[in-house]
Amino acid sequence: MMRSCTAALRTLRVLRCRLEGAFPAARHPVLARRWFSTEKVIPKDQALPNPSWSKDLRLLFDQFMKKCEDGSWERLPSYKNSKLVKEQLSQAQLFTRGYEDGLGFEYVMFYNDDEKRTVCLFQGGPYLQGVPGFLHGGAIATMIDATVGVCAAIPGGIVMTANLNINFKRPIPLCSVVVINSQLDKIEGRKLFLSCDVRSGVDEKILYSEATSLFIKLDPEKSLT
Ligand SMILES: CCCCCCCC(=O)SCCNC(=O)CCNC(=O)[C@H](O)C(C)(C)COP(=O)(O)OP(=O)(O)OC[C@H]1O[C@@H](n2cnc3c(N)ncnc32)[C@H](O)[C@@H]1OP(=O)(O)O
Repeated sequence: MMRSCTAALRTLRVLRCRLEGAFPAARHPVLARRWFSTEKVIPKDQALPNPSWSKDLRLLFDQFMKKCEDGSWERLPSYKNSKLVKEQLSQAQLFTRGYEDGLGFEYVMFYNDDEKRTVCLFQGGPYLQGVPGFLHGGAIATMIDATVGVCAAIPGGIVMTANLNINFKRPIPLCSVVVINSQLDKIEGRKLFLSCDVRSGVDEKILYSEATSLFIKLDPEKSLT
């Protein structure tokens, strides 16, 4: 018994060294704690209201939850990527979910299967500042990519962004709420064409950005590297 425990620990140490060699990030104390801990991680659905959500974000969330009642729309929980990626990538997470509540990307997505549309309600926090007082363009691009990505991945399976074109028309005030509305326009073989706009939340009067994108369904015969 004692011998098998020692052997198991030795194997674990060897595996850990190999992992750290392959992925230097595994030496990071927080990751190491998560990856090598035996504690069960209880997934938290981050696409639900938290105290950092503004009144506008709550209002829009409630409106969309009402639309979900007849089954035409569906809220997409943030941890439940099973619809998109079959296997759970234990400790991996979208980088948009790496911030503490309210500081970075606060958002929830809703999907309409009949219309092949995804709507993202997004509040960009203070850590996403670009020009003082406004959201960084990269943060806007990230949320556009994530929203059209979901819109492509639900019908398309495992897809990657091949092309993303964005016209930034007006700067988005930091901590304001915007609605990212994306739709699948057409599918040609492995190519999925999508479009998207970003408007001010609640009234949708201000058009902040417009984008088009091309996603490619991965060919299982081809290696990514
Ligand atoms: C679900 C979570 C949401 C999060 C969303 C986040 C999504 C992301 O950020 S993904 C990360 C960023 N993207 C990447 O790193 C992708 C890097 N690129 C690649 O790996 C490859 O180019 C890849 C996989 C996109 C396509 O490669 P491959 O499968 O070999 O495609 P390939 O055979 O060359 O082309 C297929 C078709 O697409 C077309 N195509 C490929 N790339 C492009 C492009 N950039 N522009 C226009 N057409 C293109 C080809 O011309 C071809 O067309 P046709 O079938 O008519 O001849």
